[in-house]
Amino acid sequence: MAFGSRTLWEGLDLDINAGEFLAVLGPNGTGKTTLLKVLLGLQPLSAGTVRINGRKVERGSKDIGYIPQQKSFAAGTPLRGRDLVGMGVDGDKWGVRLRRAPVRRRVDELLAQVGAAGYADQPVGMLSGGELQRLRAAQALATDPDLLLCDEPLLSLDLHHQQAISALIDARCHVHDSAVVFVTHEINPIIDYVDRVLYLAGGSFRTGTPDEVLRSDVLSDMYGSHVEVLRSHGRIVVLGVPDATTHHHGDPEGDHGPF
Ligand SMILES: Nc1ncnc2c1ncn2[C@@H]1O[C@H](COP(=O)(O)OP(=O)(O)OP(=O)(O)O)[C@@H](O)[C@H]1O
Repeated sequence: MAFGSRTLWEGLDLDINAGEFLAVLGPNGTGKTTLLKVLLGLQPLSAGTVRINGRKVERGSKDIGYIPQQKSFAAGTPLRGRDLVGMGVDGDKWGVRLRRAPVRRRVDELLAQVGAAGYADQPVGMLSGGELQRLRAAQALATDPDLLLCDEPLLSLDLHHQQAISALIDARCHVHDSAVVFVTHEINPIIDYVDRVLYLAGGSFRTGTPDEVLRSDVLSDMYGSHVEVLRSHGRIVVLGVPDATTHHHGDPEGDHGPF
């Protein structure tokens, strides 16, 4: 994948299986969101092919659920929280069919799962970033997708809701057999769920289990300078990532690792 003379990645040959949870890590600007856009059919590859369920990717596929990077709605948007989730259950026919009992039940179930029942009737333009994010997760899960794409879905969620949404995504993957591609700067909240990591940095990439990729020698090799990966109480902290001015600097006691 390249934009002009800038190559984001090259020679990436990746099969993602049903029931597999892939975390995509790497510093800003390395192509994580671009990879999701490729899978969504929004960004053509500069070379190579991508297939989902053996078919060419197409925009708006019902096979794919998508939790986008956080976006807000204008204050006057005439949409309630439950309408947003209803769109996931019933596509774009929400205005008419949300009145049907089975759809309403499914929407209520999803709203309860993400802890959004209490604000589901408020206009979306009035909700906080975290409240909206939980509705977006419910909307994406509503479609029972074969492939669930998540672009930093835990951003601006408090710890309790991070755990709740991560567990729902894990269940979608490991109970309902969806493939999950989860872009994040923070692997710790999902470390127990991740089967494989794709780490993009410095124009190259590595794939493997978290233990295979998140190692001092592997990351030092990718960044071309010494990087230290520490494990503390089941958490992973990466220290010494170069040019990490836009990332959290590692603190073994803290919540963040500069991925
Ligand atoms: N349509 C485009 N045309 C040209 N350059 C683009 C285009 N889309 C993305 N880029 C560039 O490609 C690079 C990768 O962008 P992308 O959004 O995929 O990064 P990312 O890894 O998701 O970063 P972040 O962690 O900051 O979200 C960036 O430098 C971006 O400016």
